[in-house]
Formats: sequence, structure tokens, C-alpha cells
Amino acid sequence: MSLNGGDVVVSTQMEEAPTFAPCLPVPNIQETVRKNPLKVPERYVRSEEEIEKVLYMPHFSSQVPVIDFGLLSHGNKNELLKLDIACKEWGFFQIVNHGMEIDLMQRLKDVVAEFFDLSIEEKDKYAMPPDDIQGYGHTSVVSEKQILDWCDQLILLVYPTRFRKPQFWPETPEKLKDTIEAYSSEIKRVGEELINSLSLIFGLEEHVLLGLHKEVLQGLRVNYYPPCNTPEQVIGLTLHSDASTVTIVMQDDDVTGLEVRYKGNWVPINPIPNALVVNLGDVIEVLSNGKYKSVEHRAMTNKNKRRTSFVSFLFPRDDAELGPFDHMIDDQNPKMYKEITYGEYLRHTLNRKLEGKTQTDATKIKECGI
Ligand SMILES: O=C(O)CCC(=O)C(=O)O
Ligand SMILES: [Fe+2]
Repeated sequence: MSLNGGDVVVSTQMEEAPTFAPCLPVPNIQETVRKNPLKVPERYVRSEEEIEKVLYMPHFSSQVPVIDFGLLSHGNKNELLKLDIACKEWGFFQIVNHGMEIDLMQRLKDVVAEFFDLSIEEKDKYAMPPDDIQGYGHTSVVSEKQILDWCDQLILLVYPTRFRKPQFWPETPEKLKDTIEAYSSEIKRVGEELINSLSLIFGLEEHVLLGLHKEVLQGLRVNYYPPCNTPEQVIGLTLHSDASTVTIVMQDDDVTGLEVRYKGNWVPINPIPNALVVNLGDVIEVLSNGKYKSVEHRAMTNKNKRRTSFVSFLFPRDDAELGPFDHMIDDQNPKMYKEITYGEYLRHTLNRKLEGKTQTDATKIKECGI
């Protein structure tokens, strides 16, 4: 792929809102827990090997990079260097000084908590249809035998606005739609500035990465993890990497649950009040020819407290073409990923169960042995 990622073009042929993937119906876990808080149904129980308890290394948490977003977006060289190291070593970091109002973050948490406290009948007015993953329900369940995650989800495609499906945007609580709108518009600002900073550490002009997206799509997934009587037996969200360019997560300030793979171990991302967590998605791995990798992560539950995470995915339009940039390929770094359109890659990923990073095989050049 050449350095010129292409101009931002709004296609006139793609006006129809995209669908993403089907998912089998699964029980609502919040209701399951409400009816019987002590019992963990069979379909949720994991083996000890899968939980990988022995690899839990909380002492690494203090090393997760923290980046000052204000400095970064002004092109501060030191912060760009920190970003480069964070992307190479971790694929995960927290950002502070991002400029989003704390009050807005809290309002979204409050109004979403109210939504999840509604009756199941009320929430099911926005239930996901069988052929797509927008609305209230679950994702990535493709077989009746699959062990299930201990979470319920609300998923909305927020940008571009013409792709919204209003039937999935909850009418109650009344303020929910506007608050999602206000929050997502701030995430869009932060996310696009972040992609510009990534463009710089790629050694490209600032706007090349964004241009390559043709148009940035943005989805919001709210994950709701009820408490679990035996949290050591279940997983809130199975280990995976995100198919996005970048993912920006707002997590609760007082509950830990997100864990990332670091040097083979599981390291919890301890919440820093009002910070946002960022992780690189598969798109960055492919474009950088593996210099910056998407990293496996998962969410765990706990016995006493529910946890909610607000996960915004920024990703390219279906017709954007992915493949490593030419300048990321040389004798020491042979080309490791094939060209693929993003739409093809995303559908491939969403039609599978979550299974680590195995979806990235679709773009890997086999002879490289990665
Ligand atoms: O709950 C979390 O913190 C992580 C969620 C996540 O990784 C996702 O929704 O893709
Ligand atoms: Fe994720």
C-alpha cells in the first residue's frame, strides 16, 4: 500500500446502513442472576485451564502506560514517543487530559445504569434481531455448544449518522439518546485525533491514516456484567482482540475487570478515575505490518458488584482497503499481511465466536509463520 492513503470520499453507492453479523439467541444473564443469584448455569462454566488463573499478574498493572492526550494532540515529541512505546510494548494505554467533561462521563454512566435497571420487557423492545448485532442482546454466539459470556450488551452504530438504526436506540430513560450522542461526539474527537497521532508515529503525514478509512465508522458497545456468585468459574467477555482501528473504553472507576495479555500474562487495567482506556485494533496491526499489534484482552466478573464498560470502536468503511504500508516492509520486516477490504475482514471476524486473535489469520501470509 502506498503512502497516499486516499482522500476522504463519501460514497454515494453505500447509503444503505450496513448489517454486521447474526448471533444465536442466548439467555439474558442479568435476568438469570436476578432469578437465582447463587447458581451459575452449566453453559457458563469454564475449565481452570481456560481461566488461566496462574497467569494473573496484577503487579504489572502499574506499568500500563498513561498518556497525556492534551500534549499528544499538540504534537508533543515526548508524548508521541511514549505513544510509540505504548503501542509497541502493550497495545494498550490509558489517556488522561482528554478534554471530555467528567460530568458527561458520569451522566452516561447514570443513564445507562437506569436503562439496565428497567424490566426485561422494556429492554427487549430494543432486542437484537437474529440477523444483526445492533440493539440489546449478545454477540459472537455461533453454536449451541459454545460456553457463554457473563454479560449482556447494548450495541449501536453511532457514526456516520445516516447509518443509524433508530429502532435500537432506547426511548427510556428519556435522556439516554442525547447522552449517547454527546458522549460519542467527544469520543469521535478524541479517536480521530488519536488516529492522527498514530499516523505520525507510523512516519506518515498526519491525515493519511484517517484518509485510508474513507470514512470513520463508530460503534458503541455497552457491556453489562452482573455480579457472579463464583467469579472464578466464568468469564465476562472471552479473550479476543478488536477488529477496529482503535477502541476507546470508559470503565467504572471502582471495579476492576478488564485484563490484557502482556508477555504471556493477564494484567488488570486498574481504573484511573476519569481516564479512558485505549487499545489498538487489528487494522493497526495489518497497516503497520505487525510493528504495532492488537492485543488480546478479556473481562472478568466479581462476586459483589456489577460492572459496566462503554466501548467505542472506530473502524474504516467497508470498501477501505487494508494491507501493510510499503515503508513498513523491508528485509528485516518482510510483508506479513495480505490485502483485504475492511468489510470482508469485519464480516469474517463477526461471524465467528471470540477466540483470541484467530480472526487475524484471514489476513496473514502463511509462509511468514506468524
Ligand atoms: O469490559 C471491558 O472492559 C472490555 C470490553 C471489550 O473488550 C469489548 O467490548 O471489546
Ligand atoms: Fe475488546
